[in-house]
Amino acid sequence: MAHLDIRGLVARYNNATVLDGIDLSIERGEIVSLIGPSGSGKSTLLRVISGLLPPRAGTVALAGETINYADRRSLRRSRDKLAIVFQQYNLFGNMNVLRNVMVAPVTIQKRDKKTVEAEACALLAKVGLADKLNAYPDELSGGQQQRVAIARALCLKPDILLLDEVTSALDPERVGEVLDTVKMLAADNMTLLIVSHEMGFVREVSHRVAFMADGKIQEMGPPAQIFGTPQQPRTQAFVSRILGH
Ligand SMILES: Nc1ncnc2c1ncn2[C@@H]1O[C@H](COP(=O)(O)OP(=O)(O)OP(=O)(O)O)[C@@H](O)[C@H]1O
Repeated sequence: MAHLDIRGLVARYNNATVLDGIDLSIERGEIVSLIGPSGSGKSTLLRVISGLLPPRAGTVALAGETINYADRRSLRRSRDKLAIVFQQYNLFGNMNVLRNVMVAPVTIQKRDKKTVEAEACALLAKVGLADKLNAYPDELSGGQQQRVAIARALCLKPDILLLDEVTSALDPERVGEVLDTVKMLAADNMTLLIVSHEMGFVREVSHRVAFMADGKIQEMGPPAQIFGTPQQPRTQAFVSRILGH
């Protein structure tokens, strides 16, 4: 059974169709990246999966269970299993790093505070921030803030992590440290759905890459296919433009 199974997903903003029938199946522990031109619907797909934008048609099933986007209660249960990290880290400026990571598991998931604290400390150590537990977001670099955001998402114990251009707001010299963190998650067998403009990273970390254009997956395959021997003319044009050949 696929870990995440998307069938015929349609989404609209106002009257514009932004996702036009997406079919995508992701296995447990698989890493799938979405690439494609600006406006092709990549971020929207992550937003719909995570329940931030209701689908107009189609289904998303998580471990065989169809997510009911119309029912807030059941959506919240599903959302606990699907954490999303955005380009903008959205940390709480009035809380230190440790509190930022702990707040949702304690207040929303109602988990035991001491247990969550131990997990939060372990996660922050894992992303290289053991010495920043008491720092406030504005005392951290962009890369450090993004790593806090990733630790915060992981502390929710998601089954699947959705990463939406997590390096786009970072200075070039900070990109590597966040990508290293993501590679660590990959090594831990986390199921990941990634939107990224870092093609070197996508190529290195992904099991499969989906090329999106006009709200559709135009081509999907292993990185060697998408970047090396793309089958569709549109994929070819996109890849040769971004790789500069
Ligand atoms: N909140 C919104 N309201 C209306 N239209 C939106 C909204 N967000 C996105 N769109 C439109 O939906 C389309 C898809 O946007 P989306 O952000 O999913 O693209 P993307 O592939 O992630 O692009 P990029 O690579 O530039 O981030 C675009 O045409 C965009 O203008």
